[in-house]
Amino acid sequence: MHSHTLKVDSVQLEFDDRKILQDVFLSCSTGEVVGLLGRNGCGKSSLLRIIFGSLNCGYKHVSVDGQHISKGYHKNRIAYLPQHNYLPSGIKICKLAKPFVDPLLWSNFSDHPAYQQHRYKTVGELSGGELRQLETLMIVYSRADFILLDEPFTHISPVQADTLKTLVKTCAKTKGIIVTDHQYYNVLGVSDRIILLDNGCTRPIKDDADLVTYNYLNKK
Ligand SMILES: Nc1ncnc2c1ncn2[C@@H]1O[C@H](COP(=O)(O)OP(=O)(O)OP(=O)(O)O)[C@@H](O)[C@H]1O
Repeated sequence: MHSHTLKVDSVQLEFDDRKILQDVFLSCSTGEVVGLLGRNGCGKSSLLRIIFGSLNCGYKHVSVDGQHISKGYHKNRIAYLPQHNYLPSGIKICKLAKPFVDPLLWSNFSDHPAYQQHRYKTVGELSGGELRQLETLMIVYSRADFILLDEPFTHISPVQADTLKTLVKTCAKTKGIIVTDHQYYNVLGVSDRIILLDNGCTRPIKDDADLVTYNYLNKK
């Protein structure tokens, strides 16, 4: 197995002269799950989209193994689960899954109960949680070396969230994963390291007390 390191720094993002991201340093290596937390509107989705390459910004430096990359999605280096549903309606799940899933991981993916149960349905025939679960599975089992997950736990029940955490941990043996979600306990439960996005800056977090200091959690 090859080990890789993704590094992101010097990100400058403004919307309408409002600075959103300005002092970002984020890294993720194969074998690691990095949790990204932050209050509503702090720029988490924007940062993931910048890393993936689907959002342009004033400046960014994104590299894999020291080599600058401008579009993370090129050559399947990075896969991204967007915050909102991305699969087109009207096409059966079994048809949609093929181009996403790494052929080497197909048997793991296709054995998953969610795929077994829903493969002959279209997006419109699935509940919000069933769709979210399948969308997440397709990204996690993709060819990419790095996986960015934007709110994978939203809409899914606690038991299925636990199953997803186990899957993410297993997948992180061969990939690097960055995950963000407002279900912060699930992010804490699956991550090896936590980074908080606060006022456009990334801050490494050691424990819950840090999350209180930066006003992400209320003091108990
Ligand atoms: N296209 C846009 N034009 C103007 N402002 C935008 C645009 N996209 C995002 N923003 C603003 O940028 C900020 C960061 O948005 P982003 O979606 O990255 O936040 P977030 O941390 O993911 O939020 P949430 O946790 O609520 O999903 C927000 O204040 C948002 O209003």
